[in-house]
Amino acid sequence: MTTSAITATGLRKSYQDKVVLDGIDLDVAAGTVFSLLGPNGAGKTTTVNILTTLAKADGGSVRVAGHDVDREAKAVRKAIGVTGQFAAVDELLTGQENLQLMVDLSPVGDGKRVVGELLERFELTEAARKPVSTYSGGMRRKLDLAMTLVGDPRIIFLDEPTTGLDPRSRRTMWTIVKDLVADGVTIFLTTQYLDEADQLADGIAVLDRGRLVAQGTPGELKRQIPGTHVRLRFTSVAELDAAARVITGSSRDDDALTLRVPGDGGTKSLRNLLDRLDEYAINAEEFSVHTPDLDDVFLALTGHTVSNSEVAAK
Ligand SMILES: Nc1ncnc2c1ncn2[C@@H]1O[C@H](COP(=O)(O)OP(=O)(O)OP(=O)(O)O)[C@@H](O)[C@H]1O
Repeated sequence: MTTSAITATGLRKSYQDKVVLDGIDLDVAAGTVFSLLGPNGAGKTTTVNILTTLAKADGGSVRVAGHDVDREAKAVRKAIGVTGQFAAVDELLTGQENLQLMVDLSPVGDGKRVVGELLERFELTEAARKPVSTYSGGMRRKLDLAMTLVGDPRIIFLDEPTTGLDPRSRRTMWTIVKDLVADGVTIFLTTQYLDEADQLADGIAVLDRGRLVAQGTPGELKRQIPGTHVRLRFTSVAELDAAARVITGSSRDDDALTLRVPGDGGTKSLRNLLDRLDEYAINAEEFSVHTPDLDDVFLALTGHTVSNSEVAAK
């Protein structure tokens, strides 16, 4: 049985007469990465603030690490780590001093060793004695996450961890997230990058105007929207002809000797398709399932792209 690290039921929140969260249900399994996707103003930060005890919901219930966020806020805070806003990072201190400060705030066994190990793990040893004001964006984010890890939290909230990072730093951050999850940590990730959710998340929820418009694995979400198809490649026109005759609704590309068969990409429809080819003794040289990416999913579910809504919000 999988245990839930985070559950939210019927979460509601309004600011004045503006409904920001309109009944949100979430269930995040322990030891997984869960990603909340949504355009600007969708309600991601509000959700994170409620889950991390920084804001109170108007309705619904939330349990984090087995504790109720309202009644046992202290226990929730003890179990979680929150990164993203650099709120804890002091620009004037060095990386090492920032980490030491966290150690002093939440005494851990051998503080010096913990600081050293974290600097090493996040490739910050060389810069450890330099003030954070001289750090690059990627180094700051790494330090922010390293500081969060001082207390060894089992659930980590990562708010847009790679926004503005160069590709190399993004990849480093992704590796760090994957390593944490391999250690059994649960990650609640908000991101504006669909490929990031695609890369890292076991489960994704798409938030739009205070409502969840979809929830599932990246694969499930991709299968929900039109555009999923199977591509069959043949070695001769005769075989392509034969396949096109027996597979209704398909479209052919004579130059590439391929047949495109729309479908949901699920096992049942794939089996039907292969059975049909078998029945007519048609042999496909190559068989592949093509699914749309999360950008396509987002557009199909919300009627707008992430980048469009960001431009609109500026
Ligand atoms: N303290 C507040 N008072 C009034 N309105 C607020 C407050 N906090 C958030 N809102 C409004 O609630 C809505 C959701 O905001 P929220 O920050 O949760 O969205 P978001 O999905 O995190 O967006 P972003 O990607 O821009 O951070 C927005 O319309 C915002 O203006």
